This record gives sequence, C-alpha cells and structure tokens, in this order.
Amino acid sequence: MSLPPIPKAELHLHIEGTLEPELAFALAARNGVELPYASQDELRAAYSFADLQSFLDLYYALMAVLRTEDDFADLADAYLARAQAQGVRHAEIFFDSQAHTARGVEIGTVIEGLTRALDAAPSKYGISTRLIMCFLRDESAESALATFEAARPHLHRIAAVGLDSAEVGNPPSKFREVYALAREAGLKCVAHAGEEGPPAYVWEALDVLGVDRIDHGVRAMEDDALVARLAVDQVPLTLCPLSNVRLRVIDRLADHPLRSMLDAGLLVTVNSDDPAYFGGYADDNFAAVRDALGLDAETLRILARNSFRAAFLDDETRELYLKEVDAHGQPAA
Ligand SMILES: Nc1ncnc2[nH]cnc12
Ligand SMILES: [Zn+2]
Repeated sequence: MSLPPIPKAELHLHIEGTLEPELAFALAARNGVELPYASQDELRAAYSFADLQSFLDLYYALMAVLRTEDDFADLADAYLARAQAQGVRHAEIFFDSQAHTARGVEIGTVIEGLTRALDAAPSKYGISTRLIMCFLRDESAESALATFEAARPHLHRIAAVGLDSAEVGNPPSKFREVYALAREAGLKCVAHAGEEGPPAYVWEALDVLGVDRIDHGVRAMEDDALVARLAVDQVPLTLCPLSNVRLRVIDRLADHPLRSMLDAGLLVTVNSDDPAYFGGYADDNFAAVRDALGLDAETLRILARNSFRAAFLDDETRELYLKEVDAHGQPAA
C-alpha cells in the first residue's frame, strides 16, 4: 500500500489560480458570461506561456466568471478538496482584490465568499487556513492604498498582505506606504520578489517593506550577500517549482535551484502558485522535485517541516503539525 502524501502547509497559492476549466465553464453558465473558448479542451490548449505576463493575461481574463459570494465560496471549496487529497493541513491563500473590484465585484463579496469556505475547512477537510490580500504591483501605489482602506472593515478576516502580478518595472519600494499601514494594523507581510525581477527587488522587499516571507525568490541565488542575509535571518522563501518551469523562469525542473538553496541554509518551502494552470497541486510539486532533483525522503521531510516553520501559526499548533510530519511513514506507536 502506498503512503498517503506527507502533511504539509501550502503558503503560496493564488485562489484565482485554482480555477479549473470545468468550474470556469460551470460559473460562466451560471452567470451568463460568455467565454472566448468553445470548450474546456480549447481553454486548456491555451495554457502555454512564454513568460509571467502571458500567463497573467489569461489568468485575469478568466476571472470574469467570478461574480457572486457563492462563486468565491465554490472556488475556495474546490481548492480545499483538492488540497486535502494532497496532504495539505494548513493553507495560506492569496486573493487579488483589485482584479475583482475593477470588474465591479465588491471587496466584501470576495472576502465573505472566500471566508465561508475557509471557515468550513477545519471540520470539512481538516485544513486550517489564513487569507492574504495581495496588491497588484502593476497598479498604482494609490490604488493599493485605496484597496487597503476598502478592506479595513474586513481586516479581522485577513492575516497578511502580499504583492503580486507583473514584477519587472514594479519594485517593492513603490508600496512602502501601504505596507507600513498594514504592519501598523497588525498584519503580517509577504511579497513576490525575485521571480522574474532582480535580486535588488528581494533586498527592497526585506529592507523597505519589512516582509516576513519572500514569495519565489529564486533569483536571490544570483547575489551571494543576499543569500547570506536570507540564511542568517532564516527568511522563508515560498518556491513554486512547476510554476517556474511553466512561466520559463527556468528551462527544466532539473535546473531548479531548490537543492542549492537548501545547501545554502535557506528556509525554502514547496508550493503550487496557480495549480489549475501549471500542471499540479502541492504534493504534485513535491513529487516533481523529488523526481527531477532526486530528493530523498529525509529532504522531503525537511521541506514539509519548513512549510510549518514558515507558516503564520501559533507555536502550539505549529508543534502539533510538526509532530504529524515526524510521525509520517513511521510505524504506529
Ligand atoms: N506567479 C505569479 N507571479 C506574480 N503574480 C501572480 N499572480 C498569480 N500568479 C502569479
Ligand atoms: Zn505567486
């Protein structure tokens, strides 16, 4: 009998990136939205990306089907069901508020819909969750500030802020002010940096925004002083291996720097980013790096432990999850 997937936390997951073609077509029919694809297969055939921007174009276009609280609840519920099957015990979930408010969907609709599914997740799927509101970095700093103010009545639902979308030309320092407000409000802070952008963006995320984690950060490996800083401070990096191949950050999975990052003493985790688009959920990413990089069971256990070490959990819950990882694959006591 094969072992169930190792228990893990997923820390880099865009809920809009879990929209599978089947659900996209179902929501399109429910909401009377016309999709520019004749079938699910035709839509899937469009999932071939030259870079981050070519993915983002499709990712934002498909969001047109998400309109009501029920839509967001159904989207999150479908993700949680898949995550459970992949051994995910805790999920910290991004959402792109501005991508919805720009289409006339209110922020409260998004947050209430998502939290309905998230609130049910512990009893329904045995998964604890956090919500992370991302600012779109290719929108203005003023738009991020307005988004944060619009979210104020909902901040009890939000654990952290993040920064995503088109990286190059949109450095973290552009968002200094809104991150200061978020921290003042008691939120944790993360930011995508060093995916397509240079190591300088990772430095800015650390020193200007004061982030608690870096999302991606693969390009940090180009800067030895930055690697030393990340190692000394044990700043978690949320890697997304299958995403990096699909968005051509690297050519082949075998070229992924994950192993050198571990060897450099970095606190790296493995995540799925936008699994509906990139060919795999959390455990699929674990299996892919295991096979491509020849990782042994102990290294996979370190990655699973790292995911809980890097999560926004209280110490007691973190310890419980770490015990689950250690017990995985051991004979019952
Ligand atoms: N991989 C990614 N990088 C930046 N923004 C994103 N939004 C959704 N997926 C993203
Ligand atoms: Zn991402």
